[in-house]
Amino acid sequence: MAAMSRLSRAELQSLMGLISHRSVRGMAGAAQAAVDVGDWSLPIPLVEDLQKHNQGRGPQWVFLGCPGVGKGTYASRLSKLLDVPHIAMGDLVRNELKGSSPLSRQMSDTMKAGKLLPDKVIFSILSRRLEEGLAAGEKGFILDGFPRTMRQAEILEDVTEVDLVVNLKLREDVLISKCLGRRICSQCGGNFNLAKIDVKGEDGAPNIFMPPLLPPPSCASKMTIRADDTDEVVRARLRVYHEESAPVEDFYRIRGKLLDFNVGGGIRETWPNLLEALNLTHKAKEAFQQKLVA
Ligand SMILES: Nc1ncnc2c1ncn2[C@@H]1O[C@H](COP(=O)(O)OP(=O)(O)O)[C@@H](O)[C@H]1O
Repeated sequence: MAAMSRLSRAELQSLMGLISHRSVRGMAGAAQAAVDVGDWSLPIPLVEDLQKHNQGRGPQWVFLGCPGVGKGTYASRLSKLLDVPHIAMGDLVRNELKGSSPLSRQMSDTMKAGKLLPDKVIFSILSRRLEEGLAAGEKGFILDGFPRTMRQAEILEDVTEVDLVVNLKLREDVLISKCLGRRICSQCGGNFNLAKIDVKGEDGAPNIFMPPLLPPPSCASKMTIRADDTDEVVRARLRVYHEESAPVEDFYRIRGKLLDFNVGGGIRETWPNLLEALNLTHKAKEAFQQKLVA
């Protein structure tokens, strides 16, 4: 594995080429609206202004947050709303495991131990995905699960302009319950959760209630559990997050790009709050009205 951990200059250049095709650096001058986020305020640009300023390229957003916080759920909803691809690193990586090469076995062992894969593997998979997207005319992205290390963040920062980083937060005991309750339908790939979260907030924090997200009858008999969603591995993934990924939060915080967002409840309650924090409530209303008309 050690031999795979270094990126060659050519590989880096290829990744840079792929990303920079999609991006126009800089957004100075884009009109901004201030959104209150707890006790400090981050200017969130209107998506429309960003698009105008960046000559039509879509938003380039990143989702950060611990395992089980709901990155996939909210990133996927936003990608539909904004019409940009949701690129989930974990899903891309799991797709690679379908083969039975020595590399996929090595990758599977690393993931089952809750550890991160080497940058070289991650960049090669991501480059391929970006290449396919470029050929299909994709513009912009919502990255989920990348970057996860300082090195990944630095390389991404070198090659393109990330507009906004959404940092989802949730208490650790709830994260663990949510990972352990996660189920995936082996047929349609749908994500469900059997955990019912009902915890009292401590030290002035609000209570958290999240109803289970149960599968429809057609999926109920096909539920599977991710190999890394066991108690021991979830705790290992959380440790790795705090060691490797938490510094990435600060990397973006000092660049004024990080929006901390507390996931305070189930999807029904959290989604409208997230839209508001992202200055997107108007977009969601428009999309809803268009659906009614269609
Ligand atoms: N950016 C990355 N760098 C290194 N390894 C990664 C990266 N993204 C995903 N992986 C590997 O894939 C696994 C699953 O990723 P993901 O589904 O995003 O997990 P999580 O639910 O922990 O956020 C990770 O534990 C790690 O082994």
